[in-house]
Amino acid sequence: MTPSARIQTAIEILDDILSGTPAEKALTGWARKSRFAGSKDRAAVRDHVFDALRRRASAALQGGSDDGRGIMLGVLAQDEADLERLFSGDGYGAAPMTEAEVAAVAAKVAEPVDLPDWIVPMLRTDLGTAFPENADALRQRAPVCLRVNLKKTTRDAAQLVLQDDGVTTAPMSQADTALQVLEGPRKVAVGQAYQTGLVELQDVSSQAAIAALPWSDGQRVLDYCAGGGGKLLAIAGRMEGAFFAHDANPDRMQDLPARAARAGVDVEIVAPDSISQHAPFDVVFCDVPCSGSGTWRRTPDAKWRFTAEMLDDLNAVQAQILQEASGLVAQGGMLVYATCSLLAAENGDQVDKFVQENPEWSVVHRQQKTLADGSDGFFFAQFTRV
Ligand SMILES: C[S@@+](CC[C@H](N)C(=O)[O-])C[C@H]1O[C@@H](n2cnc3c(N)ncnc32)[C@H](O)[C@@H]1O
Repeated sequence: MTPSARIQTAIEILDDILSGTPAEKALTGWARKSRFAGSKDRAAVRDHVFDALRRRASAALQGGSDDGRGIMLGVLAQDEADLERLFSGDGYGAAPMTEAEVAAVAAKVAEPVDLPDWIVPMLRTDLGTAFPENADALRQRAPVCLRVNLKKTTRDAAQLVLQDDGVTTAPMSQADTALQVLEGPRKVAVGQAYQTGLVELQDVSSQAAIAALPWSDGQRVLDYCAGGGGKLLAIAGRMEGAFFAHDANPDRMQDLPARAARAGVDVEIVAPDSISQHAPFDVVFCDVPCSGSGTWRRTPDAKWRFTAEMLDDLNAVQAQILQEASGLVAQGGMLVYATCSLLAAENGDQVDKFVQENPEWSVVHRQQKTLADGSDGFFFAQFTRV
């Protein structure tokens, strides 16, 4: 595909997303029916679409319209790309710019914050002076981070295997398990290091949270909102114990057995209706459903879909999970509440409400990481029963 044809394809996919199709589905749908597109084409189109979604509002202003073409034009103008070459009209390429479009991209627009309007005041209050840096970071691409599985290898040894796989990495200071991929991100999933469970994809903020908690061999650990099991496997990399996975939607755990096998970890999957028979647990970890606002640079379409009503609904579920999960913790055990959110409503406010309503529990430690820390946003609170 020519660079211009990739742009035209990204425009059409953006229009599909703007009409309500989730981004991943729109991209997969296009890739399926476009066998002529090679892996480099697919990667380039994906990058164009995600860059445009991250900066959707400001790009629409710069491009002079809020459809796929306007947004794509705007984001390329922001990046000072060669617009005449990319909008050449050759073959399957994007049509040449109209006079109105030329005028729009030439106009100076104030760079707005690329966040839904309703959430800006809330985030400004919650993040304080860190707001501008976070808002800006959410407009940028995210680094690819790996977690080294300490059960199987060391960080140095994993780096060598990754190098043989064609993946260059650098250690990250925030967690002793973390590597940032510098070159070859698309080779990770097919490489030896990943396939043999030496590394997993995981942001450094989750790794740092798990590293900051006190783990002891022999504990029975329940991941109450296990999903794909990312947190549980990170915990298992740090201790020997018995590991249990639970999720209200068991389908969300379908990748977990294969991931656990790769990592060399035994995980017992517990059906929602039999969880109390397995209690009590020494640790109950609740990686609750949340806005995902700390990870919006990775899932930028979620940012634009998120509403105040969704936040209210999530807050109710989060409080309910914390309440239910606390009843599964053994006397003297540890309860952990975690989100990948930047919003106090999902983080500190939930924690404060829980200890107010349950005075037998107290907070041992809480930590909020934001994108200003060089990671995704992540919050956790560790509770103990007094
Ligand atoms: C943030 S995701 C978990 C991600 C996972 N821990 C990981 O690291 O890969 C939240 C999970 O909570 C689950 N969930 C939603 N409501 C729940 C509830 N009431 N009880 C337990 N799990 C719930 C969702 O199905 C989803 O898989």
